[in-house]
Amino acid sequence: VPRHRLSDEIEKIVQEHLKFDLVDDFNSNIWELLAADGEMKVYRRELEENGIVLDPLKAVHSVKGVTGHEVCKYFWDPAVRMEWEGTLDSSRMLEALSDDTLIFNQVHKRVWPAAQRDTCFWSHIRSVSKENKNDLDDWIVVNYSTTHDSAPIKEPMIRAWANVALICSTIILNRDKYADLSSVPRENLVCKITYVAQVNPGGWAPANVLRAVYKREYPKFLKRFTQYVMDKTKKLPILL
Ligand SMILES: CCCCCc1ccc(-c2ccc(S(=O)(=O)CCO)cc2)cc1/C=C\c1ccccn1
Repeated sequence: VPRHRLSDEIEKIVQEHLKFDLVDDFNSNIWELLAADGEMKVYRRELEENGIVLDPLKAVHSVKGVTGHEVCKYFWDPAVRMEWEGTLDSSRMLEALSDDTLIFNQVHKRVWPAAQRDTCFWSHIRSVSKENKNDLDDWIVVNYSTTHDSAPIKEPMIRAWANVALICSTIILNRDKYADLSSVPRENLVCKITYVAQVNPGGWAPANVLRAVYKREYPKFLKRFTQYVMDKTKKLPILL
């Protein structure tokens, strides 16, 4: 795997996500259910630092008819970002550090009365093999804020910081019916999605405004993005 200036940081952050995100800590009462819609459940923890809302967010979802590779690929692919993202004014891919690591600069739609935010983050995609060799690999995308010469912080824009992971497992129903996995019909696929996001809005924003944005936008984003992947893949051969 080609190494680059961010390889060490990426390895550290990705391993942290793989170690902590899939722990089923929902029965402890640290998570508060923010929204539920069918298989999708969105939780938050209330966390503030110097009066700034940092509420960690964790969501789980189960989507029929797609693979984890497909979900992660569409989440990572710069070419389709504006097709499913509804909260951005713009998204620019600044640099490709390798074939699995890109750097983005994104401008978020302004949320009155807060100042407009932008983000600059590396986005890394990889497969993670499972203990049971019969299982399909998991797939993960991590979006983690970084700096870049082509994304200077320019007032009045405020730089927000994000640490986000999308982790997907693929389950094949009636697995023993198929010798060749690429012939599995889509109705026998279930993708288990875990999405975690920790955002620092980067400067003061009214706590009630931020919490209202989180409550409204995260469930909408997860519903819209997963529907987008189902629509894009329904007529395509499955990507394992
Ligand atoms: C006052 C409003 C400040 C906005 C703060 C904010 C900044 C960034 C981000 C954010 C959201 C999703 C990602 S991602 O999943 O990696 C996809 C990348 O295209 C990265 C960052 C969120 C939010 C705040 C809320 C919010 C929640 C879901 C959608 C939009 N805004």
